[in-house]
Amino acid sequence: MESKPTTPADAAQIQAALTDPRRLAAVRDTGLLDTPPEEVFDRLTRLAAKLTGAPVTFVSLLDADRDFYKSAYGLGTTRQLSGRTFCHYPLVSGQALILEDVTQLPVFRDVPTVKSLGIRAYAGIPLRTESGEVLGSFCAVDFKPKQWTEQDVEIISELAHSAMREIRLRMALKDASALNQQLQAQIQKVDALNRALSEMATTDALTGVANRRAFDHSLQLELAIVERRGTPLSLLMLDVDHFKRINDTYGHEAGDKVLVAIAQLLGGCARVIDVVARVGGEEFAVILPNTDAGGAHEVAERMRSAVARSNWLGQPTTVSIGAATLHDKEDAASLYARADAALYAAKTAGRDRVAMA
Ligand SMILES: Nc1nc2c(ncn2[C@@H]2O[C@H](COP(=O)(O)OP(=O)(O)OP(=O)(O)O)[C@@H](O)[C@H]2O)c(=O)[nH]1
Repeated sequence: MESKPTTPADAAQIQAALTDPRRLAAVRDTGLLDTPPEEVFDRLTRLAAKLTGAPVTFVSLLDADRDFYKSAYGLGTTRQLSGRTFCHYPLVSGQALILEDVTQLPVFRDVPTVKSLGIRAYAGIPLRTESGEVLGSFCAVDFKPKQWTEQDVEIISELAHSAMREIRLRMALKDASALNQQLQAQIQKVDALNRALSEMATTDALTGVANRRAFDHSLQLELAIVERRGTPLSLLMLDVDHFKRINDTYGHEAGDKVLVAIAQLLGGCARVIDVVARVGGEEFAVILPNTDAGGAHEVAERMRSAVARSNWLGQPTTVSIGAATLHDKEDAASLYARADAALYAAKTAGRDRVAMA
């Protein structure tokens, strides 16, 4: 059988189709241009040759200025051709092109591969995407005239269909992996946002230590541990002395810097399991798990003297500290109130000192 296009495409039509940006994008999207031969395509061209008796069969992808052969059976090492080829005609018509003897047809006898490769018979089925773009064709050629049977054409069409299904599968996998990457990136962003949010919810923005909310939560947690294990627990309340004066003399910003420095100092004096929190404007609290009154006094004294030795403003800053150790069956509010009362006592006793509840 033979299909002779009544008016085969001219050079301008072919050039326009070859360089059509949507089509070219689809060809490049396959990810197959310039990739090495693969068995899955080679099996199809081998089968086409075997079943039709054609000595050469290939899967061509039409780039703007060359035909790239993803698979070529019987063509030696040729992987691409430039210049006019038979595959350009089904590209424009979108139809199968079946030629029994190209030398008998005026338009086709001038195609360069007639001379360069000696092609006499050609059967090409366009490889078309679902959206209608022709990527190339599945072809069989012979070096002598050949009467393609209906079955030959059916076989080539079926194999073209299989090649196209493989190409579609590749594109879907590529899309899926791109989507997956996007999804992973989004998940990472959401995770980072969540981490930032949870940090914001529990951290004091100025000093970076725990905020009031995190302090309350930690204190409840420590009380639950005490109840189970019977370990001691102490709490320090700490207030910067004459902080209003610091603000008034050096400015609010300098006051802020002092708060940050004190928070750092307290952190340096505490163990990893201790919780340093800013619970008010210039008020800090420190939860001391597994610490009795003696230990609490020792830590409080260490913190007090560390601050007193500081010289952030060209003069020492001091803090007053109240310490309370948990009584049997005592709740968080009571412990807090006793530590706060001790702090008040330290203030009234002259500041820069530790008072025990
Ligand atoms: N710079 C700064 N100042 C704050 C902040 N929060 C509260 N303050 C100030 O801290 C001061 C606390 O003053 P007071 O409660 O009168 O106590 P004080 O001056 O520290 O005196 P004593 O506690 O009695 O030693 C006020 O002037 C508040 O404006 C803050 O985040 N940054």
